Order: sequence, then structure tokens, then C-alpha cells
Amino acid sequence: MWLFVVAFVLFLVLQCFYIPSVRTVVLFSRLPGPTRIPLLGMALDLLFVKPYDLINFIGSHCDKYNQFLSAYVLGIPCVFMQDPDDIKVILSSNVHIDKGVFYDFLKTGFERGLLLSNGDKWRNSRRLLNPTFHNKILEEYIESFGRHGHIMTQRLLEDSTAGPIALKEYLFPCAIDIIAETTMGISLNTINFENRALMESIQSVFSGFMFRLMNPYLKRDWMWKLTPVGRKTTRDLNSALTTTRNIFMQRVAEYNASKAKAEQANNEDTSKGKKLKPFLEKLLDLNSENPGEWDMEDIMEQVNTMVQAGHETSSGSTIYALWALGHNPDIQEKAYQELYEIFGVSDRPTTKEDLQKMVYLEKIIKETMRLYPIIPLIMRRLNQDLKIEGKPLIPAGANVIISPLLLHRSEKFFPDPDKFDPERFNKDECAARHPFAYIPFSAGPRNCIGYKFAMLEMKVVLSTVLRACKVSSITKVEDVKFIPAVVLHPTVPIEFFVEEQFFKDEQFFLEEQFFKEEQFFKEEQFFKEEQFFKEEQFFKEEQFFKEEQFFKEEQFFAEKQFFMY
Ligand code: HEM
Repeated sequence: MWLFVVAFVLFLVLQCFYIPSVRTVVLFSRLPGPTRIPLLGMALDLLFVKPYDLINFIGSHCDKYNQFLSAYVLGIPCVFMQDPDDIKVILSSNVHIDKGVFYDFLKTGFERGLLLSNGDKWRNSRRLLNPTFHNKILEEYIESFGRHGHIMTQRLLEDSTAGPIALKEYLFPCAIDIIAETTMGISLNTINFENRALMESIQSVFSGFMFRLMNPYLKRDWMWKLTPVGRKTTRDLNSALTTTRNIFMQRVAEYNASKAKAEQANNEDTSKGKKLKPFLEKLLDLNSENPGEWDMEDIMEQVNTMVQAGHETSSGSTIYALWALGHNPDIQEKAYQELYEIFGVSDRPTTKEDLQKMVYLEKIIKETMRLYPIIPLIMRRLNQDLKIEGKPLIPAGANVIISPLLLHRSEKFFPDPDKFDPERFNKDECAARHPFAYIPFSAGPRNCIGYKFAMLEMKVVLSTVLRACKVSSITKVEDVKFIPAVVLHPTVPIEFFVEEQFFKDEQFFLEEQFFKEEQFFKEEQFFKEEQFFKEEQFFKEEQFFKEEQFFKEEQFFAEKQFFMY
């Protein structure tokens, strides 16, 4: 019986733990870090750390060990580094490009996509996909960002009279609608409560992934599926994947049909005149230009990856930006003035030229991503030893973990780090800062491929909201903690009051009108006075002339009279 219990416990331990190689263990023991029970490492401490205290926990250890420490987490050899010089070495490397072991949890349905693939598979995909995020191509999407931003803002204004607003309920569907249209060319219209089942499945899968990342002992799929969260996440994931597969197959069939038609019509491009060519069609084009690189499953997983990577990130960052603006009315006012100078009271769509003029808004977005980097942890699994000058060798098999959240709140690079101050992103300040001290989109060859897409989307959506609404934050900064899961997740919903910006415009417009009328009245008055004066003068001169004439005539008559006598 005892033997059975021991064997069962051993089995469970082996299922929950990661077993590094002997070489890794030996070399790892030379790195600085707290001494703990071998392999279990920090796992016992972590048992008592709440998810929202995790970043502070890591931060306090990094401070103790001069921003470089090693620790086991359930047998996973982890190296935490927070010095930008060290970060530069790993992020700029073309060799250490594999994602950390924790990402293995997210693989079902996304394994072949750009975010989670590794090695040559990733290298080939990245090479093929880079041109699909070229500036010229992204400009095609501006109209879509603006249209969805506008629909969302209208809904926001309609609902704002009912009381506090949880912006996530608006910005999340807006981002889903945008990413569905730009990647697959479909209109989900979740903002108006259509296709909500798909949106809810995607949301639930995301929450499930976050839960699993916070509980890494659930590394085996069979264990994960035994938990209620695991079962629900698997169900929702299957449902989301089935729906997206159906959409995908339909779009591919349409693409093939239109291509065949074009070939029949003597190679005339039927996509000409079409405003937006979705990402999926670009991938199908790439696939026919580079036969053998991908199969249909690859393409589908690339599309799924873009959908997954491209909505929670940009919508979450936009919410944090509005939250910060809602606490800093003077900054919000300055942003509004910039937009007013570009658009006046017009609600016309945003153009590429308008976006170039939104200099202050861009600084606001950058400062938001400094304080609230939506990807709070970046991880790499070393497939070769890594040598950083002045540090012991980090062995292959170790996982390097970097926290942009801790880095961006370092007093050393950002004085008074808790203050929201967009001016930190003035040209001179940026040039003086260490280039690896600010990495919201990561950096180097494995940075975010969608960063320009995200910046454009956030600028368009944020400016559309700010042109029409004034926001004030209800949720206090000190009441919110953050869970560093897949994305930086607030512990409570962030709520706002939203007012129509219209009143201000109207007021401004009325004042301007009044001023113009007053000016006109003054000018008219002046003109009248001048006219009157001129007329009077003329009249006087005429009178004088007449009198003089009369006098002359009388003189003449008198003289004539005199000669007659
Ligand atoms: C505010 C918005 C966004 C932020 C802050 C952000 C941040 C990041 C970061 C930090 C990474 C690197 C993750 C790592 O190395 O572990 C990443 C990767 C990636 N992001 Fe983004 N992202 C954003 C929006 C987007 C959008 C809109 C898309 C797609 C349309 C996208 C697609 C991707 C992809 C595919 C990768 C993997 C790239 C690779 O491994 O080669 N992201 N993102």
C-alpha cells in the first residue's frame, strides 16, 4: 500500500515538475539567487504570493540581486533580468529566439502561428510575414479603424446617460470587430451584440490561458482538463476554433473562386477597387508565390494568431490610456485641443495626414504603455548557453524572464515613475534614454510584428473617442492591482463617467459666432459712422459750394446792376 502511495506521489510530482538536465543544474547553481530547496526553488514562496503581488515579489528579489537572479519555479530554471544592458544582449540575439516554456500552455490552435512557433519555422514565417505589416499596407486599414471607432463611440454616448461605464464592454468588441475585418474580411458587429458567442468564447479562452499561466503545475493537458476552468476553456477553445475554421474555409473558397474568375478574364485583377484586402488574402497570395512554405493549417493558425494577439493588447492599452486621461483632465484637455486644431467640430473620418499631426496623442499612448505595458512579461528559452559580460554563464535550457512593467517603473530611467507624464516622450528625453529601458513591444528580431498596426489603431480609436467624449475615471489608481498573466489584467473593472464633448464644441462655436457677430456689428457701425461722416462732409461741401455759387451769382448780378446805372 505504502509503495503504491509513494509511487503515485512520485508520478504526480513528475507530471507537475519540469526536470532539467544535470548540466543545466550544475551551471545554474553558479548563478546568483536565493538558496532554496533544490528544484522546488521559489515554488513554495510563490504558493503564498497572490497573483497581483507577483510583479512586486519579482521586483524586490531583482533589487536584492542587482537586477539579475536565478531561481527554480517547479523545476523550471528561470533567470530574471532587469538591466537594459543585459536585456539588449538577449533581445537583439538572432540565436535566442525561442519562446519561454510557459508559452507551451497556449499552443492548441496557435502552435504554428508566429507568436508561438520557434526555430526555423518561426524564421521562415517572420520573413514571409514582415512585408504584410508594411506602412503602405497598414494605411488601407485606417478607414476600418475609424469606422469601428465611430460606431463604438456612438454606442458609448448612447449608454453614458445611464451612469458609470465599464469601457472594456465597448473597446473589447470594437477591437474584435476591427481584427476580424482586417484579418479575415468579415463583419462580426459584436459591438451591436451580433456574433457575441464567438466573442465570448475568445474572451473565455483568454481568461483560461491566464489561469493556467498562473498555475504552471497544470502543465500536462490531462491535468488541465480535469480542472473546471480547463474543461470550460477547452470547450470554448474548440467552439471558437470551429467557428473560425468555417469562416476561414468559406473565405478561402471565395478567394479561389475570384482568382479563377480573374484568370478567365485574362488575368484582370478582380480585387481592383476593393478598399481593404484582409490579411488572410495576403497570406493566400504569399502562399501561391512561395509554394511549399505553408499548408492550409499553417495559414489558418497564422490568422488565428493575429486575431488572438491583436485585440486584447490594443483594446487593453486604449482602456489604460483613457483611464490615465480620466485622472489627468489637463492632459486630456491638451489632447482635445490638438484634435480640435486638426478636425474642428467636424466628425469627418480620420486620414493618414491627420494621424501624423497627432503628436501629443502619440506621447500619451507611449506614456500609457510605459505605466501599463499590456505584455507584462517577456520570456525566452535558451537553446544554447548565453554569456553576458561580467556574469556567470547561463546554461542552455534556462528560461530568461524580463518584466517591462518593472523596467518601465524604474526610477533610474523614469524619474517620479508613478506620475503620468507624456512629456517623457519628447525627442530629447527619448534620445537620452537607454534604448532597451522602454520595450512595450519587446525589441530585436522577435519584437511585436503588429506594433505599427497597433499604434495606428490606438491613435484612430482613441482620437475618435476623445473628439466626441470627455472621460473622468471613477476607479482610483490605488484601488487597482495588476495580474501579470498573458496580458496585464486589472483586479477590478475600470469604470468611467462619459460626457458628450459636444457641449464644449457648442459653447466654443457659440462664442466664436457671438464674437464674429459683434465684430460684424462693430464694423457695420464704423462703416455707418464713416458713411454718415462722409455724407455730412459732402453735404457741407455741397452747401458751401452752393452758397459760394449763390454768392458769386449775387456778386455778378450786383456788378451788372452797378454798370447798368
Ligand atoms: C498595444 C498593442 C500591442 C502590444 C503592446 C504588443 C506587444 C507585443 C510584445 C511585447 C510581443 C513580444 C512577446 C514576446 O516576445 O513574448 C508581441 C508579439 C507579437 N505581437 Fe504584439 N502587441 C500589440 C498588438 C499587436 C497586434 C495589433 C498584433 C497583430 C495585428 C500583434 C501581433 C503580434 C505577433 C504575431 C507577435 C509575435 C511576433 C513574433 O514572435 O515574431 N500584436 N507583441
